[in-house]
Amino acid sequence: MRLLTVAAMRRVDAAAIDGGVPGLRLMEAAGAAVAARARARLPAGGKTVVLCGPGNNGGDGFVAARLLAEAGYGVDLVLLGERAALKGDAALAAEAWTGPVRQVDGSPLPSCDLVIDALFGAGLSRDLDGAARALVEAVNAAGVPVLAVDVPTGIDGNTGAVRGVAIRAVETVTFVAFKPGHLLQPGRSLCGQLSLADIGTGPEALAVGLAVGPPLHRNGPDLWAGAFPRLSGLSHKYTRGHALVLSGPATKTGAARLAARGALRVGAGLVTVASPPAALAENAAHLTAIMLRPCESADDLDDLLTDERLNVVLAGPGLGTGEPTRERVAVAAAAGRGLVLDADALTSFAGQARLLAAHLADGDARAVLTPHAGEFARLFDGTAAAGAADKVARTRAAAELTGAVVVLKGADTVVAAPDGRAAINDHGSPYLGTAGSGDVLGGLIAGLMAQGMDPFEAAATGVWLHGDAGLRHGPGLIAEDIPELMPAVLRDLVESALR
Ligand SMILES: NC(=O)C1=CN([C@@H]2O[C@H](COP(=O)(O)OP(=O)(O)OC[C@H]3O[C@@H](n4cnc5c(N)ncnc54)[C@H](O)[C@@H]3O)[C@@H](O)[C@H]2O)[C@@H](O)CC1
Ligand SMILES: Nc1ncnc2c1ncn2[C@@H]1O[C@H](COP(=O)(O)OP(=O)(O)O)[C@@H](O)[C@H]1O
Ligand SMILES: [K+]
Repeated sequence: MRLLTVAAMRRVDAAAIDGGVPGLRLMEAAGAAVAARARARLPAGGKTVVLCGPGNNGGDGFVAARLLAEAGYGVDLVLLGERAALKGDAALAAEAWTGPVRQVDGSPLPSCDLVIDALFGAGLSRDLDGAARALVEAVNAAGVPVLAVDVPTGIDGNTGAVRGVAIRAVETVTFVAFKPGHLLQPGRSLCGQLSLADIGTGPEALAVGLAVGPPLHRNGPDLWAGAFPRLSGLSHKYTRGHALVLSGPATKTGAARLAARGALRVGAGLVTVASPPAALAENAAHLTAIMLRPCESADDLDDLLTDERLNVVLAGPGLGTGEPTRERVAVAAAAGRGLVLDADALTSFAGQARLLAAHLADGDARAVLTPHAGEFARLFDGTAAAGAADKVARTRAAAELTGAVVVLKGADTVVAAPDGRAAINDHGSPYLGTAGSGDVLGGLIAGLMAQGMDPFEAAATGVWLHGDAGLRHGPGLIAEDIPELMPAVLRDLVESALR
């Protein structure tokens, strides 16, 4: 699903209005969508307090208030700012509201079953202070469920950042498309359930918005189902790819095995662990379907990679940091295979992102980097990627700098390609925050690349499958569970989105 930035959304609204749809009709549709979601949450004859701000977000609130009152609900309307100062469509929407308008005066919020937050939406331009801040704090303290209009007041629609203070909503109704701030943290957590409403802007106006900037998606099967590997009667293990996973030294081998298991379970035809000789016995004690080859040095890796069937290399988990790891990364990159770099392979290039980029360019490697926030900060220290304003911009800058697909992990994992394509993932669970979970993710991505997916699609798919496993298992999840959940995750995917 495509996302729209706040600026792109303004272009959609403007294009719809230019195309002959009156702005007030858009506002009426927005207010009606809010009223419909409010009715789904209110008890019969229940009471709502509608908080209206000084702009068009407030206008949506006036429309919703009128429709709910007409439908027999109790409605208290509280306005932040002067009624006489309302302009344009918001002033027209306020005229159509015939009930009383309370001013914000510091008195307690009237008691109610639901608060509708129509204070600020896309027009939020600075941190909340003064009366607005106090009102938001009072709403959060009241403990009444909040339905937010467009975006919870105080959340930046582009970045998901809290501007001073923000409403905590149980549901957020937005219009036409989700914005990045609905999916990026902490915005995602403060939005509650996300609802999307069509307000009649039409396909031509939407196309105007979608043409603004490089594509940004909500990660999901619609983004990559077309590229997902499919088997035919003629498939065999060598058509399903062969992933090579580099193991760390003795006592540090578990991470590579987790990754290897992820690659095999997601469908790679063969997976081999390349192990230092001193760790072969340890690896062999735990591996069955996964093969094992000795590999002590970068030269050994070079020799292994003379086998052209090894089409993807995964390096980093448990590998150790320093020159030996940098050398192996250089060899793997020069071999021009698919490459997934995680953990120690990234930390070994701390502050040397340009050196890593040069290695990747050397072999024209189809590479994916999978840093968590700490690894990202170390690797991109001193570059524009470290200083960029939000997580999408940071990930895009890192991808552009390295020429690799970058997966910046976390509760709101962002995947970006060097050409600017990006996806935000909100399909996951905090139970994924467990030791070794990221190693499995690297393996899933490597296994998908082994089967022929391009790095961006493989990365987005791997992140989604990993998230799906987290959602399915919930409490008690450990990293070993994630590969074992793949059969159920993949079966449901094949039977639904891939049908
Ligand atoms: N035609 C359109 O553009 C449509 C807009 N819609 C609604 O309009 C909203 C955007 O409306 P606006 O652009 O008027 O913006 P908002 O209503 O979000 O807020 C703008 C007003 O708030 C003030 N403001 C911004 N940050 C502030 C702060 N921190 N403290 C105090 N005041 C602050 C601004 O100076 C301005 O007066 C959307 O979120 C959506 O709810 C919908 O009605 C659909 C159609
Ligand atoms: N709150 C969360 N919601 C969703 N996913 C999460 C959350 N916390 C962590 N994760 C995911 O768990 C994985 C942890 O990876 P990582 O930090 O590399 O751990 P490790 O190095 O132990 O494998 C990442 O894919 C990350 O996106
Ligand atoms: K709002």
